[in-house]
Amino acid sequence: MQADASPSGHHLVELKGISKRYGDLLANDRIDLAIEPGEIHALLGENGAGKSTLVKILYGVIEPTEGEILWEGRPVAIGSPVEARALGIGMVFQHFSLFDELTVAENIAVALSDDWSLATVRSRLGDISRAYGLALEPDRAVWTLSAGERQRIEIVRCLLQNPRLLILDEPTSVLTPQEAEHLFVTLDKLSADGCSILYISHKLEEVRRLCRRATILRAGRVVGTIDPRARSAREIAALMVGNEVGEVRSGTPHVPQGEMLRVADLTMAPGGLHGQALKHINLVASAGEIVGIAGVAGNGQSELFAALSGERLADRADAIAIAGKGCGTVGVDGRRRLGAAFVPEERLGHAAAPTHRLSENTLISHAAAEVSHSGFILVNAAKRLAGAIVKSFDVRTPEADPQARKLSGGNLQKFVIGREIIRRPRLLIVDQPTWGVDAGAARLIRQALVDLASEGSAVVVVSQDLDELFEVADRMAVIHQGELSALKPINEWTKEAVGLEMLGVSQSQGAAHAV
Ligand SMILES: Nc1ncnc2c1ncn2[C@@H]1O[C@H](COP(=O)(O)OP(=O)(O)OP(=O)(O)O)[C@@H](O)[C@H]1O
Repeated sequence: MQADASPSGHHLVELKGISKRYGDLLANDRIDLAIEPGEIHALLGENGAGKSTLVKILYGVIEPTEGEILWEGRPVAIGSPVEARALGIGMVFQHFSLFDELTVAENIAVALSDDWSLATVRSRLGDISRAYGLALEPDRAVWTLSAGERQRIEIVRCLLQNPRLLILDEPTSVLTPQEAEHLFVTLDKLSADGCSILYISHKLEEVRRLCRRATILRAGRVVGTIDPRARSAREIAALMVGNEVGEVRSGTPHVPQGEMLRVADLTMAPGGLHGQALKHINLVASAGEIVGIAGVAGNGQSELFAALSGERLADRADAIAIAGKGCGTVGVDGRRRLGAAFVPEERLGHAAAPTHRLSENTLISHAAAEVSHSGFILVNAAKRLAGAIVKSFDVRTPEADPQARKLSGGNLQKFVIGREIIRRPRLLIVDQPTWGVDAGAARLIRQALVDLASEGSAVVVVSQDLDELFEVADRMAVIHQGELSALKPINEWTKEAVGLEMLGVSQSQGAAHAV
């Protein structure tokens, strides 16, 4: 990665008039964008603005309908990721593609061409790790690593191919604040060495920390290229959505009423080979309050969600009670009948069936009265329900009643959350409610959670986003290695105290305190 001061006077890459059409929808509409050598350039825009479409075009995953890409002034056709990498473009996706059972070095070697021996990978990995502060042990199995370490593997894998442009899609969404800061230092160093970075993020503060130029997309078009440091986060948000993003109103103060969820000494063996066991979990959520569960990913959140929703059953009925009824040994449908609703972390495949239309996707949780009768699906009722969800939760769709896979990530998230909230469940359990959604949509979702609790439901929010929990939760606990800390009113927590619990430096471990 040479500091290449564009000797020819050309931009490193220039997109000219790039459009991508899906039926009637222009996902990218005549986009012009230039990236200079060594620049960290942000790509901003609300959900569905066209960011993923644009970077997939640049990385050769999808073909533009129109437009031209110039690489150092020369027109190029990027027909596949292999061709993108040959030019010098690397991409770190949001979802990692690593083999859990293989070591760090093996994972890198399998992704590279046959010319790379394991020995070469190990020695180059050492060089790159040292040069960019990306500490990695080549012989560690991937399943033992944190999300931050996994991301480092993906970055190192790109760097081994000497990229001139690195594309990162929301890289900090899986990182702790400390890991994120570490990543920023690495990116600054890469940029100083002449590698350009195209950085997609919904977090304006980090964009202002890293970038001097940001291109903002709205509805497929460029609405401006700005210096994010010269504008306030509020101004940038306004450019993205066309109006200002407000604060979440707290509404009526939440007054906990009857107990809706009680978890009593829940212990569960790990689900898979590398899962996390749950250890003596005690938890109570009452009607009219939001209980937050904080923690770094991989500390038992998915296992807790699976146990609460009934995807995995406890060995005692009284380990979990919903509305006073022991249901630890009852499955998801039985718990739904008790008035509970669940939103899992993984939207496509788990919370929504990708190739089914939104109306069909309402059946996943609304199978009962509203949309089916004597085993028949009431097609029009399902369509009306999908339409109501789309309207109330501002879901932007490319066409009427599209397949779920055609929605942008954030819009699908709004649909899935809306589908559950619109049922007015007595108990809602949601895992990572605003993962990947833009500031406007995050506000809408948080507001809906707060309003649901104000109307008397119990809400449990599992989230890695501490700011989110401090904004919406009435009480909060931290999960670490399958154990839950004390559940305390939110105003008795500080960020430092949460950070210590996340690291397992507990001041108030345990079962006895958790209720
Ligand atoms: N395969 C597809 N068929 C039809 N429409 C699609 C398809 N893929 C994306 N779209 C539409 O293109 C538009 C842009 O989507 P894109 O995924 O690029 O947005 P984004 O800015 O990355 O959003 P997010 O922040 O939610 O990930 C959206 O309206 C989306 O519904």
